[in-house]
Amino acid sequence: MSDESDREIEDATVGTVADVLGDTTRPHSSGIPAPADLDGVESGTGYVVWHRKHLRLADHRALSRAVAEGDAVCPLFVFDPAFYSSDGLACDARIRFLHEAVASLNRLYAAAPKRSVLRTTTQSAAGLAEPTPAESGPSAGKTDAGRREASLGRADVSGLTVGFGDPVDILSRFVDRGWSVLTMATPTSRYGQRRDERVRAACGNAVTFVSGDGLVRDREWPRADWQSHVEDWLTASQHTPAWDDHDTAQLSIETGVTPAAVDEKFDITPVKTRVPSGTHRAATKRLREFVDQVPAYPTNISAPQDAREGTSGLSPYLNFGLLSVRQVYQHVLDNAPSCRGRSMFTDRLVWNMHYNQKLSDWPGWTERAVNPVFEGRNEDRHDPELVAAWKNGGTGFPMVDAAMRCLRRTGWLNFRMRAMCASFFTHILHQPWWIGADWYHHHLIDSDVGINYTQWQSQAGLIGKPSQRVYNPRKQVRDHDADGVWITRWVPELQPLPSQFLARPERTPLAIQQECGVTIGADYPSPVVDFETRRQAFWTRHERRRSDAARELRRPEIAKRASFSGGYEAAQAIADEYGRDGTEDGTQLSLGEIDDGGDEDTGGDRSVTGQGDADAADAEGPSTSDDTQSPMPTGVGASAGEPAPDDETAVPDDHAGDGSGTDHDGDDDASDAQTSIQRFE
Ligand SMILES: Cc1cc2nc3c(=O)[nH]c(=O)nc-3n(C[C@H](O)[C@H](O)[C@H](O)COP(=O)(O)OP(=O)(O)OC[C@H]3O[C@@H](n4cnc5c(N)ncnc54)[C@H](O)[C@@H]3O)c2cc1C
Repeated sequence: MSDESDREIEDATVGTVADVLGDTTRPHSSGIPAPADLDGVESGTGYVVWHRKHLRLADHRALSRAVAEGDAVCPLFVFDPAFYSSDGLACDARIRFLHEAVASLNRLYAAAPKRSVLRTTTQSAAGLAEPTPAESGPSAGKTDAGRREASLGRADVSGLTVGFGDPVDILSRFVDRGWSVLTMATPTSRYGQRRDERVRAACGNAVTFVSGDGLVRDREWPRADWQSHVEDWLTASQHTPAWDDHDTAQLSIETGVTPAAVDEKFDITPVKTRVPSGTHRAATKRLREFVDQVPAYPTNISAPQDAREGTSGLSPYLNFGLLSVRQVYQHVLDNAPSCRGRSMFTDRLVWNMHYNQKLSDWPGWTERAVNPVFEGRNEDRHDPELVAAWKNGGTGFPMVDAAMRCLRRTGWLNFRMRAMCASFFTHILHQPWWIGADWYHHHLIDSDVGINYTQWQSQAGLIGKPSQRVYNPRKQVRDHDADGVWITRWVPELQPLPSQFLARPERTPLAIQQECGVTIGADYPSPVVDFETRRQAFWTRHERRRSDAARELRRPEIAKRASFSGGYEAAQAIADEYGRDGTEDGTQLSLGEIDDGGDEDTGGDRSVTGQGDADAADAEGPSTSDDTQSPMPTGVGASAGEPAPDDETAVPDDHAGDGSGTDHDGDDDASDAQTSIQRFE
């Protein structure tokens, strides 16, 4: 496997486990003792704690419950070969990060203060034994064996039972031996959703998906009073396993399966650079360091070169659950000084939950446009050459190209660059959103299905809100990399060009191109599309469907999918206000009519700032300028129950174009300003 595959990445549906592995599923039934047979276990109540995400011991509700209620606990991670097929959606660097996290989890379990560890051994898994030095020696260069051993360690400590195979088979084996299974409920889609359904069907009452991540699952309308539910959860005590209070034994079955062996078996060969280490130690260290940076957070968010060190970098740890959102939230509130940066940061932790709630409410986010009006958008315009130019960073728009190359090389981008490239892909290149979303999902180390796909649909304008943002990559150069330091790092062929030409290299006078030795169109591509024409075409098409899309939000089924933080009322408010039919003379509503305070530019570049949704928050939407202002979504109007950028004073009047008068966008600086947690009410 390699990070650098150019394949079109589609569904992670893959061959069956049997296809891939034969009968190597581990542990074998014969290696699984019944709880009642374990030494010193009295009543014989045993819980398997099945880790998928939530790879930690602290603030883990399923584990806490198992320790409190069980005589024996068997923590389990299953390497599922379905995720390793050549059609898999994860780059090798993310897979390696996961392997490191599982190795680290094993060490944590080995050190946990439980009463006793009961070890049993099952047959070693053919082809999955720990790689020997002899095996790894000659192929060290090819298989990265040295780095593998350094980052994954040897399996000389054992706390976690590590399985290999179809989780449904393995969990069924435990259930057949008298174990119950507890696992944290996690929003999933595609393969993960089908797998969880199969687990439920196979294990019946013996499996419990424990809701312990603050999301709301047990209501018809999960968004009713969502904000207060989330605040209560974030500030409540963490679920700490009380090993000391209970006489719980821990079972560890040695299966011969280790992260290092799986890494080797599938030839995981990361090529990305600057990837964080997937250990709990690294996660905690990063969190502690970030606390000191919190006051500077607001000034570090937007520019990509500042964000690399200036935002928390915690996203991969939150995604795989080495840290819980609540742990981070409480640590920052307890240890960082009260300041704007602190509230901006904690708001974003709520956004993490907001988006994951969306996937929990509707698993279809990965597959279909949330608003049926937009289903199939751009499918008929699919152009593989434009897609390839975008993926490879060869569009002729330097900020986009730098971002896309950076994504591929490092697996990370800050919010603004992610949003800008998604906007460019859908609004300017007119390509189907899901191709871009899958590409991000493959390359991002932190890719969280619950955030990535919902953000993509939001940025692509597929929800039906009365607001939409189109980023202008040229303006982003001027605003966030005027001296070109970041661009030329990733697009070195532009290095010799004076920085004033980086926004539009194609306008560099020929004499200067000659002097610099850079020919635009040869050394660096000319723009692959005409920006203004494409943007105008997008707006024209989008406006035509806007009222239809708003009307769809009246349908409870669609409102539920969209999962606005303001609930059904918010969706209804949009439908009421913007879902009108065309005006009496048959024309559609104009942007000016539906724009609730946005700045529309007659040159064709429009910012409609009545961003609904944390989806606007999402767009890091313009918002309040200080901590005291937090206009509430009213349930009506453009904000329609979602955080709304209705403080126009926060939007600086700096939309200077490039002289053409047509180069404005709605991507104002204030978009990184404070949006308080209360705005989700
Ligand atoms: C198209 C697109 C795709 C995205 N895909 C992902 C993804 O797969 N995984 C992911 O974690 N984030 C995603 N984001 C959100 C955001 O870009 C990242 O969370 C952030 O850049 C991660 O860096 P950080 O941990 O240093 O963030 P910080 O600024 O330090 O934020 C702390 C945490 O808050 C959460 N957060 C921050 N911003 C957002 C946001 N806008 N929406 C939701 N949660 C947020 C994340 O958990 C993040 O780790 C995406 C954004 C866009 C526009």
